[in-house]
Amino acid sequence: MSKTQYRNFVGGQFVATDRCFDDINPSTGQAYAQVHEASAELVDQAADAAHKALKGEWGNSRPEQRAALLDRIADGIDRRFDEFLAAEVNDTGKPAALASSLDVPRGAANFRAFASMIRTAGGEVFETPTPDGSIALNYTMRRPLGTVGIISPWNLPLLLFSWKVAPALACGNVVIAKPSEETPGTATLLAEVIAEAGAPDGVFNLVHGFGPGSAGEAIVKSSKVNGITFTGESGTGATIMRQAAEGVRPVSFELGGKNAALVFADCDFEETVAGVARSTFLNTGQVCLCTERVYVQRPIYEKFVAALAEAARKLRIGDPWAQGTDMGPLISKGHRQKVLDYMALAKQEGAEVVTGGGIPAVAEELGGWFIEPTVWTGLAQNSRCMQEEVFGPVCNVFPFDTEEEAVALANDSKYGLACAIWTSNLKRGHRLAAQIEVGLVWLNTWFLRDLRTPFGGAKLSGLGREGGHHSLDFYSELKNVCVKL
Ligand SMILES: NC(=O)C1=CN([C@@H]2O[C@H](COP(=O)(O)OP(=O)(O)OC[C@H]3O[C@@H](n4cnc5c(N)ncnc54)[C@H](O)[C@@H]3O)[C@@H](O)[C@H]2O)C=CC1
Ligand SMILES: O=C(O)/C=C/C=C(\O)C(=O)O
Repeated sequence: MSKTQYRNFVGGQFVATDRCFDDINPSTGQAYAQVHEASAELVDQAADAAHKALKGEWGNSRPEQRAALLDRIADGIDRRFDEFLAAEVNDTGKPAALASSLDVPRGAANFRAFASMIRTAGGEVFETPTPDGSIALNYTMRRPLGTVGIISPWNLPLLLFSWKVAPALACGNVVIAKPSEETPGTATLLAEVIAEAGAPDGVFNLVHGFGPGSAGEAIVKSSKVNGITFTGESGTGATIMRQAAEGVRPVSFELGGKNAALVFADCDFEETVAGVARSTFLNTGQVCLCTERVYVQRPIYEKFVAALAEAARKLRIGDPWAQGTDMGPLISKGHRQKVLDYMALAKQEGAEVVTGGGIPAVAEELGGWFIEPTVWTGLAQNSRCMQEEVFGPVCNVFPFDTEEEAVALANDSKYGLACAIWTSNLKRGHRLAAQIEVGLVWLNTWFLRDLRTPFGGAKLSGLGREGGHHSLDFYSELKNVCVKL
């Protein structure tokens, strides 16, 4: 049977190239599709098509027209839900139950949310006294940034890709977007949906390929790209930032994390065990928000370690399409090796493996990149496994005594993305939320999202915020007009 072909979408046309690479289904280890890699020349053609679109009718479009387009895109995702689901599951191996409750609905929700936000977005107005005693009126106008380069990762492919495409289009920009080379499927379907929804040619361009020496680098280096938004590893963000400095172009980054959970003895025990198990193992630990450091107050430490390990052992690992599967594989053989290397390192660094630590039998049976959910204890705070992002279903559980100690431990990280605090003492929760050096705090929950809120990280975890008006501000050039009355 011929393989699915994932082509580029440039200037309103699907474009095949003669450099193709395999798209591997991580739950089988088998190639199921072929991806057409874009050359630097094709990226340049995309930039020209985008520029032409910006100078055409799209450049004069009104927020209401763009909001209507975004709503039609959301409807298109809903209509083709099963195709998006299949592409997401084939690309990532994540359980269909997860993709159908999180990734695909959130893809549609991103478009609806930014449609609603751009419809109601206002500006600023100031009445200003002038030296001659009269009044001036200052008001702001939103104009598009221009051509936006979007580079997204493989862990939440549709969710993170659309999280950037939707506000960029809402603000009237034109886009050149590259999904991860590991997960090109849903982005290619989205190109079809955007065209079906009536976006003018060149408004949305999709290019496939890798980072360095490929389409990713070509986007970032193109002087025709006016701003770059990226989600992925912190080191990649730093590389992109250096290249974006050429031309002083704005960047927005959501990067890595080494997130802490702080579990106090007065927490709702059952709810907290379930919450920390979810925050550690969801999507096989491949969410930048996932918990890898669990700090537990000493009176409940032993009981908590046992309960978390039990929750990990109960997870059903396997075929993403099978009913009841809780956890799929890691994204690739290379990424699994990276996580296995950390598992070996953890032992060298003195970890006790409470549960997991290896490859489950199902990996042999299905041929995919499965790994066991793993709980360690005994790692020192300054060990590499407590300081470096693993990006897999692993955590170390560490005891603490006082609130001050918990804050110091949580903050002892070069990352600053998210922290979950579990306590029934809400005063304490608020107090700690103010002291933790992160962009996102969850209190007695985790990964509960409202798309209007600022999303992003401190320290090595990112630059800027997206979500709500923060996205509208990044994807717009704000202009102030001063009128002397
Ligand atoms: N959201 C997050 O925090 C994520 C973190 N990671 C971490 O990063 C590690 C490496 O995974 P990768 O997929 O290689 O992440 P990555 O950050 O290198 O790749 C993410 C995206 O950036 C592109 N890219 C890479 N280098 C680029 C460059 N120089 N210029 C332009 N685009 C570039 C890639 O093609 C992909 O679309 C993982 O093992 C994991 O630990 C990976 C994915 C998401
Ligand atoms: O926007 C969200 O709800 C989730 C974002 C998750 C990431 O940025 C990530 O895992 O990289």
